[in-house]
Amino acid sequence: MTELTDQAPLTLAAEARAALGKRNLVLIGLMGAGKSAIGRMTAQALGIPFIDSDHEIERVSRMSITDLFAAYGEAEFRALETRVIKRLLRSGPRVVSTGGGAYINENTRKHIKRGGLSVWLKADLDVLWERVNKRDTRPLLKTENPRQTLENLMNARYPIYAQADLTVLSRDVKKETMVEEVLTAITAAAKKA
Ligand SMILES: Nc1ncnc2c1ncn2[C@@H]1O[C@H](COP(=O)(O)OP(=O)(O)OP(=O)(O)O)[C@@H](O)[C@H]1O
Ligand SMILES: O=C(O)C1=C[C@@H](O)[C@@H](O)[C@H](O)C1
Ligand SMILES: [Mg+2]
Repeated sequence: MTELTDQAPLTLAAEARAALGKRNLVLIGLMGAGKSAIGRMTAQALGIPFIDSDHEIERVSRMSITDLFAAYGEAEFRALETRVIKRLLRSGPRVVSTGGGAYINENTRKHIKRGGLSVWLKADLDVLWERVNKRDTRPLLKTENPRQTLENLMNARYPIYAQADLTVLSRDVKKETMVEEVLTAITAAAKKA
């Protein structure tokens, strides 16, 4: 059991689980925001399955995201991503962490709006850059100036991510703190509704 479920947040997790009902919790945001890491831990706290759309795409295609982009291009990748996410959202509850561009695609966004409660993990450029510059697995950042590319993506995408049902600030705090904030956002939204 994780520290999270051993201690006080148990009540919080139970409350968030009740508020979620059969809906899927869909994490959106830029590369490095923590969708996969925080998504997995949130699912564990809620006691529901976790799935990461990037991993699911790699599983069904038997290719890495990098190879998919190289072989078929971004448009084909997005079409596959839409199909995979639509299927993942057909039943719930689950925590679904999406790829950074998923919510930007109009079709995928429609499925997410219909099939889930979306949470935008919003981070600033320094936090994202610190996390993504350590790995070379993001095809969109294979540019001359990847930090600038990341900033351009932020500028283009943040107004769209802002359509999410909930927003949680992703920053350099313990991952457990991030999970608690996601759970709190879910329960707070349920109280407001
Ligand atoms: N709150 C946090 N504190 C420290 N490190 C974190 C935190 N959240 C995530 N990380 C780390 O940052 C890195 C990027 O996180 P993660 O892979 O979850 O991002 P992502 O949003 O899924 O990105 P992508 O869209 O590229 O899949 C990972 O190494 C993860 O462990
Ligand atoms: O931000 C994006 O557009 C992407 C993010 C990753 O999660 C992958 O889905 C892929 O590298 C594209
Ligand atoms: Mg991820």
